[in-house]
Amino acid sequence: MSIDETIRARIPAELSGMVRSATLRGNVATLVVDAGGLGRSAAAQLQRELEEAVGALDHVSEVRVALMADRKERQIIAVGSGKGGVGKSTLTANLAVALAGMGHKVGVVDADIYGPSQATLLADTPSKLRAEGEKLIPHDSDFGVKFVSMGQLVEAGKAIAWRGPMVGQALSQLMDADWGDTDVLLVDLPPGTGDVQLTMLQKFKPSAAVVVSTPQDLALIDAKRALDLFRQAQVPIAGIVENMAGYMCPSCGDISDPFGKGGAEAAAKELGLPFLGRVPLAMEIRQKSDAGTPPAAAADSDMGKPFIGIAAQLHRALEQVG
Ligand SMILES: Nc1ncnc2c1ncn2[C@@H]1O[C@H](COP(=O)(O)OP(=O)(O)OP(=O)(O)O)[C@@H](O)[C@H]1O
Repeated sequence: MSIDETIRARIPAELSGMVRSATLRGNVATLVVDAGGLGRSAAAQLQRELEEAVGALDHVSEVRVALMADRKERQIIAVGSGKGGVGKSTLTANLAVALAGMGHKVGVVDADIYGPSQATLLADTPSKLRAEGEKLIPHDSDFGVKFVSMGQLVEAGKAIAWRGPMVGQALSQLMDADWGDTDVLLVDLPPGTGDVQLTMLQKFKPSAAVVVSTPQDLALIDAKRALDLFRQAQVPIAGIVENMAGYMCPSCGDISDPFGKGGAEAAAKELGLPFLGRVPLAMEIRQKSDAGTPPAAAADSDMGKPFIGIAAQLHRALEQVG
């Protein structure tokens, strides 16, 4: 019997499931124990029992018990927009990469059933999701971000025929995948306020929502509808992002505003919501996104900075809601 097994053999059977590791260095036994869900006095009692049991071994003069407290609950951030094509998926991928750079363990759920794009944005080679037991295993991207996608569950072109309950089931499978120690899960929602959004709100209440809009009035009207849905479901709005603002002509350097400017910031002010920042309309963002190299992965690049600024604000908002 190894020394670790000898220690384990001393631990009462009903407690042994909580002991993650047991080691002996010299005469000091160290136990790492999962005390998640235990109150303070139950945890103290557990510690005493373990110290007593293991301390009774001949060659042990000291027992150190490290109680791991509850793991912080995973925070779900819904990224939504009122209409399609405003850059929600681009923002989600870049926020994920930027938050990972800030030390978060980040996962992305691509719930955009009608246009899954995270696999392209995060440079994954297309393949189906693997399952272990009941759980899907998320793919690892090169950017320290795990992800799953509706596109990996359904053959391209068939998703459009899905009915509400199937959509809800698929979303649940993705949300319940084996996320391990992921602490932030960003959900790239389809545009609008359909079945996916409703399932999301009913079954997996997000800790916060981010709404993306382009600056023009029409997009903002739709964005307000998306905001309304989150508000009705009492999901705190972390803020609004304005995407595709300020186009810099690559040849002459002139800045123009094809979709207007400042509309999302004004709307945020009018609605009393935080404005998280503005991302310019830039060819480089489109090219890098298509190539699976999210601009946020190059933290000091001009195109990475806006995303990193927004992620920093989101990080602060998470600390408040979490
Ligand atoms: N700031 C930007 N500058 C240039 N191109 C951008 C920018 N943001 C997004 N795009 C491009 O616009 C297109 C739509 O972006 P994206 O897929 O992120 O939008 P979406 O809101 O998720 O769309 P969908 O409704 O189809 O899911 C993509 O080709 C993307 O590369």
